[in-house]
Amino acid sequence: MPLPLLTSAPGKVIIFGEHSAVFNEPAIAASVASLRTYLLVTEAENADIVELDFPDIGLDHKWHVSELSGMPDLGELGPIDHCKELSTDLNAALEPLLQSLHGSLKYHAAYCFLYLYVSLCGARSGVKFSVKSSLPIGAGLGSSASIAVCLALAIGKLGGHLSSEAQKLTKDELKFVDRWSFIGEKCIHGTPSGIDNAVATYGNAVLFQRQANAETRSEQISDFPQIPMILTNTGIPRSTKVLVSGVKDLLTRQPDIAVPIVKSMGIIASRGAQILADLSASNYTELCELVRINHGLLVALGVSHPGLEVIKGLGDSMAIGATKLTGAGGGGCALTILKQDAPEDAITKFKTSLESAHGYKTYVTGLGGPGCAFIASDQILQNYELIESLFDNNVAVSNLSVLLPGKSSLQWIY
Ligand SMILES: Nc1ncnc2c1ncn2[C@@H]1O[C@H](COP(=O)(O)OP(=O)(O)O)[C@@H](O)[C@H]1O
Ligand SMILES: C[C@@](O)(CCOP(=O)(O)O)CC(=O)O
Ligand SMILES: [Mg+2]
Repeated sequence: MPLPLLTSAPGKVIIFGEHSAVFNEPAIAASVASLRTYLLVTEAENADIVELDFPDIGLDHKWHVSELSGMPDLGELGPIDHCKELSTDLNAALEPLLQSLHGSLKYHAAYCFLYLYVSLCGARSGVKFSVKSSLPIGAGLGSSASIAVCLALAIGKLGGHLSSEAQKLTKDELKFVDRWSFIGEKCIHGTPSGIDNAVATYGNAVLFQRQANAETRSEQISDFPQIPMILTNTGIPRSTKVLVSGVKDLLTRQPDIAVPIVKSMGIIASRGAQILADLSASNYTELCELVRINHGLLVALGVSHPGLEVIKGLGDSMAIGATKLTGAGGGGCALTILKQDAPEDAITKFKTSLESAHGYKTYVTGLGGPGCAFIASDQILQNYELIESLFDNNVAVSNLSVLLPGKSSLQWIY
């Protein structure tokens, strides 16, 4: 695959079923139209190194080709094997390369990268990977999955596993990206359900269910309605890995109580999917009710946070709509589905009071839109100055809107 190469993948909003999705219950998520991660792959200055430039998390690291050689032979292992369980041999071989990367954000991003790179590209060197994202990190909007998808698509192409000339990503290629990004998510947070990387790969909206055999089933929800909603980011940091393992521990300690909660969340997602397929004024109230119940169950699982309850409390007291946390919780984001008759001035008051009194950030964003996408080298070279300038650390992420697949004049392939 000739360089440079640019890949991109969206973030997501889970409407129903976070956490329960990990335990094979159905869940619904949609891609976030305007919040995406972009990965630019270029020739490195030195042919003997592989370089990561991930400024959002302060990671700028180079490995020498000699460090990447001598990796275990993964011979017979296919993606499904890695999906079931990460290779202990590969993990052990990567550990010394990760040793100097302290802090979980850097460590997990680099681990995800190295696992995919060694598995799919061998000891190739002389490549630099630069990331720029408009997604908040660790906020429940799937930044981990979007970076894993960008990496799986780029590394799959560099390793010759995906066609370099295609004018469209085929079904099999999307499946490849879905599987390998799931493996990347596993490096970042242990036991992902796969819903985030499925949405970041396929885009639009999906009804997702993980199967007992580590396979996943995701059904595209066509004509996903544009539900009027406000996303609020508390900015309270948290880690999906820690929250997911906390829920697992609760299920072990209190199975008789927690298993029915998780099952109820699955029922909510199934009912939610029926409503969303045929949303009307008459079932909109039920949709809001499902949002309210889903949040209550997430509280019972211990994954809310006082900072998220502020959003819920304000939304409820203003009777503006129904609020639930979205993503892993513990901080991060909440979504508020607005009542159909919510007055414009009340919506403005809701947003400004969350922003000014609590320092939260609110987003009004469309849902749906393209999943993973790439731009081939000839197109990039024709627009190189523009693209390279956007990856400059001093350039605000708002400028990334000129790159948006589907909106940009650049020829994204997806
Ligand atoms: N722009 C980025 N640059 C580098 N790493 C990123 C980026 N976005 C996400 N990550 C990786 O994803 C992790 C955050 O994932 P997670 O805790 O699942 O939160 P979320 O997916 O809700 O944003 C970070 O620790 C980091 O390793
Ligand atoms: C909690 C969970 O359901 C969603 C996590 O999403 P996020 O990483 O917080 O964006 C975990 C998963 O499904 O993999
Ligand atoms: Mg995540």
